[in-house]
Amino acid sequence: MPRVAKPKAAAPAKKAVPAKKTKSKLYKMPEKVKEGTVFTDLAKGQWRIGPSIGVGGFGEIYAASKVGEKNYDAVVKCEPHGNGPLFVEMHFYLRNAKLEDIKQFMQKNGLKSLGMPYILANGSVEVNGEKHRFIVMPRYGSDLTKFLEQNGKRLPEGTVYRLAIQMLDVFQYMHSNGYVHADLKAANILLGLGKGGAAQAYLVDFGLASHFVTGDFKPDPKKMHNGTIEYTSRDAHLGVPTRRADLEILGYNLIEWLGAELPWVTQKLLDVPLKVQKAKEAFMDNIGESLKSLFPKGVPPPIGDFMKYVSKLTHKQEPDYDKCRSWFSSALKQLKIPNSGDLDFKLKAQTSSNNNLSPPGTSKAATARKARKIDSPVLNSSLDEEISASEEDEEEDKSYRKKAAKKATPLKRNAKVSPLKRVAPAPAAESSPPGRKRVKTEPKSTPKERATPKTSPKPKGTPKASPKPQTPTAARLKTPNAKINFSPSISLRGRPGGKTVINDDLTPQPRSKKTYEFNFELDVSMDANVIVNVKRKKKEEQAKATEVDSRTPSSRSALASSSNEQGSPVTRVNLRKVNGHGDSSTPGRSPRTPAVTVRKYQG
Ligand SMILES: Nc1ncnc2c1ncn2[C@@H]1O[C@H](COP(=O)(O)OP(=O)(O)OP(=O)(O)O)[C@@H](O)[C@H]1O
Repeated sequence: MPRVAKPKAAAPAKKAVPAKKTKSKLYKMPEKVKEGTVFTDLAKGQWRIGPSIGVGGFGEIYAASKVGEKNYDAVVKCEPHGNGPLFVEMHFYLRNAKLEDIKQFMQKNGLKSLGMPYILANGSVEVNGEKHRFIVMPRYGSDLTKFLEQNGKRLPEGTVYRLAIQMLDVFQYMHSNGYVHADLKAANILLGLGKGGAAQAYLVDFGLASHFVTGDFKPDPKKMHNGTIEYTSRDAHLGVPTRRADLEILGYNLIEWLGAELPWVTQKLLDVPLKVQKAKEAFMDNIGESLKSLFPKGVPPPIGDFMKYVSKLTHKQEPDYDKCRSWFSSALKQLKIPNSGDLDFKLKAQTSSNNNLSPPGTSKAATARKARKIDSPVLNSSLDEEISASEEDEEEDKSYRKKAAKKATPLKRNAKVSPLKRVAPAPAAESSPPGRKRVKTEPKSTPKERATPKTSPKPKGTPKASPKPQTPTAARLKTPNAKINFSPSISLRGRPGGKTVINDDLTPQPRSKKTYEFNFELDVSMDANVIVNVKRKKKEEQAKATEVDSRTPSSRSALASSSNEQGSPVTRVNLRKVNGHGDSSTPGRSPRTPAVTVRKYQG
């Protein structure tokens, strides 16, 4: 899973991954820094670069020591200057993670330790003629993926609960500073080093940290699906950073660490963010039943309590961290596991019947049972079925839409045409082996691939979704009437593979030679090449733009040209009818709606 490379010294090593192999096509990977190189930070401190100990999706991490000192007890994270994530991370650290602040928080909350890293230094440096940004932070040990791999993808129950408490502490710290992390996962949790270090886990990688929303819930297409697809929260699927989202992400991880497989992993949906999003909506809408399916021998009580609590939080609500921690600490007491000392990663005879030795869902029968139980009507009702965009299809969909409206995403509820619904499963989804699948965010290669989805199986024995309109889901649905939403498959910062996906505007580098596909419907039959203004809209403009789809073609083109007058860049877009059974010659009837795939080529 992680692109982690091997440390030679203290931290248990994994084999160094050559930077090129994990190279994001959208971010520049850093130049290799030679061992022994000295970086000078902004405060004129000097840092000697040691061996590479990790390659992230965006940068490389080196062991480092202060010049004059022997031990490599720091790390330097280095990325090309133009990359966004390290910029974000650095600013997060500088504003919110000073050692003094962390100490103060610990004191105030009676904590002996806190898994919040801090920044030692930062600066810029030229490597092979290319400007890089770097930060220096304390060095930690192994990340949790190592233990998950050793243990057949699970961790001891008590350790899971201790980790939950520790990560809630970190969230409380971040949230108290106005930020959310948004990308908790095993690869981003490192054990401390040195004596007693293994008692504390540290949450790293603040490349997705952002202010949480305190106002209305407004989906942001530019940020949709950011995170690591397996664990991305429902709010993050909509591009809205919230505190409850951090807790939800933690919950999905806890479930996995206890040996259960998340339904969207079992169902191999990871290539299609919208399907994952819908599966999560269905899962959380009826969390009690969903968890029972994952833990057939009994839902671990703190997981049940925690997930139910998360499912009820509103988007602005401050989580009750004490309450959450108390569920996990009570469970520890019941298991007679002290919440102190080194975290134990040896899987022993199970202490609870909930944590079966054979993880639920790994046997074929269990997998089949789970698939039957968890398949959700929303999920299966289905993206695929809605790919066809004829008027008949829309009629047929009406009854489904009515049923699904209460649980549908804003995209579904409010969008007259939601291209997200038309994302076809990538072919790889069918052929991938069971188990963890990597997210694939590159644009699909051809419109054809996208237009030939497979129909999902019909739902059976699905847990019913809660119809309560005031659930967090419903709150999530109160969104502006976006009429055009770009497909998640065009995630601009996509990196394949259980990895963080960032879809932002931070990186100024040109995205040349990329092909983006936008799927949407036009309400006339057309088969011409046209000029379309494609512009990332600022808030007000975006609202205007969302109306475009419901307008007549002439008003749309008028709007397009007016926005051109405002200086929007003109981009040539190729329109290709892919489902053009529209017949404009039929008398007395307006032409059927053809489905059109737009491929935007950037030179
Ligand atoms: N302070 C640290 N001490 C030791 N190892 C570290 C430290 N920070 C990061 N690492 C190692 O490097 C790996 C990548 O780090 P990090 O996640 O910060 O990079 P990234 O480029 O942001 O990756 P991602 O693709 O997850 O966004 C981690 O999984 C971890 O193994």
